[in-house]
Amino acid sequence: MALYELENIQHHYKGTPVLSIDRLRIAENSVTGLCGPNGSGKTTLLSLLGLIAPPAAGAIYFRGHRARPYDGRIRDKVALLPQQSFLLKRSVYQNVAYGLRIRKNTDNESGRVAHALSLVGLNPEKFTGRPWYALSGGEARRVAMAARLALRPEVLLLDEPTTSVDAASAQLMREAAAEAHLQWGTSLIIASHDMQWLQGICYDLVYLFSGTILGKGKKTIVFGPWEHTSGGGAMRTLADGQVLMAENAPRDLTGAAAILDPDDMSLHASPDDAGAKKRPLKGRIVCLDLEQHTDLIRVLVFAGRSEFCLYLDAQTLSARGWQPGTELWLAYRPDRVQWKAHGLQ
Ligand SMILES: Nc1ncnc2c1ncn2[C@@H]1O[C@H](COP(=O)(O)OP(=O)(O)OP(=O)(O)O)[C@@H](O)[C@H]1O
Repeated sequence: MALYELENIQHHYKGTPVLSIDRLRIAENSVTGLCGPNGSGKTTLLSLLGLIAPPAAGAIYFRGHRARPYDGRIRDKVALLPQQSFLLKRSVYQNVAYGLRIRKNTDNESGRVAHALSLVGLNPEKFTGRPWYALSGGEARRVAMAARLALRPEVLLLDEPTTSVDAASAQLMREAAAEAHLQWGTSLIIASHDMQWLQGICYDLVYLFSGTILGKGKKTIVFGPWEHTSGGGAMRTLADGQVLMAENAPRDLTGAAAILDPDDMSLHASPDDAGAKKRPLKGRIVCLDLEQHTDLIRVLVFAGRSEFCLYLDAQTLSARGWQPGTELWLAYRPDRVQWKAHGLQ
């Protein structure tokens, strides 16, 4: 059974449409990333999933049951870390324990507060008595995270948890989220611009663009400007002058994006190895990451100063001797490119 199912969701602010989702399924015990540019609807979607706001239209199902806004039974299982860390004007201890008390979940309160603080790298002895005003921005963000972790929620919704904190705090936030998933099986839904993190930790990615879902899964999305070619295709001149070709282009290319599936791309030492159906782009490996839940290596390739993402197994990678910095050819299938027309606005 799905954790969440959304059907025909529409949402607007003061009459302006900001979200339109026909269907979205989020699996149980999974880690889902929400990505997309500023204003694409990530925070709005998280607030609907957290049952903090009702959608203007459509239905949200939580584990098969229609979820009503503010439903206490579901909200006890779900915790949302908003973009701003709103702390109570009290001590760190009071802040972290607050949610436990509201939920009348006070067994071993001090132990749970201390454990949650240590998960985000804050020494409980040093921090529990600190007042809210004696915290740096990064510490305040980690206290807000600890307050959610103390609840051991079944679902943790994180809105840009690593922005406006330094690199060390961001790493602690990432580790704490991973710990919650591994220790308690907490399902994570994370809105973030940190694509490297999302690509590494997420089982699934949802790409939002102007209020609509542009694609799902581990896709490479190429925004325009696209130009029509003869024969119904389109081309995109990349920053270094190389050209990306795509077939079956929509008639209106304004705001359109092309979506490339990792299965339709491959890497080669020579352009001649690409095969008849594929076109090659010259590129360079910029990053290799282990994808934790599949044991595959995510290969990030820069071609034409655009990012393309593929997956290889470790054996193939080491047999070819490819590593960050290796120059190679990325081959893609113009006939398999999917298109997404422009979003709501
Ligand atoms: N309270 C509000 N009143 C009016 N418009 C809003 C409100 N909150 C958000 N919006 C608008 O809704 C759209 C979606 O905003 P949202 O915050 O969900 O996007 P986002 O993808 O989370 O953006 P960011 O990456 O900048 O956090 C934007 O156009 C935004 O201006």
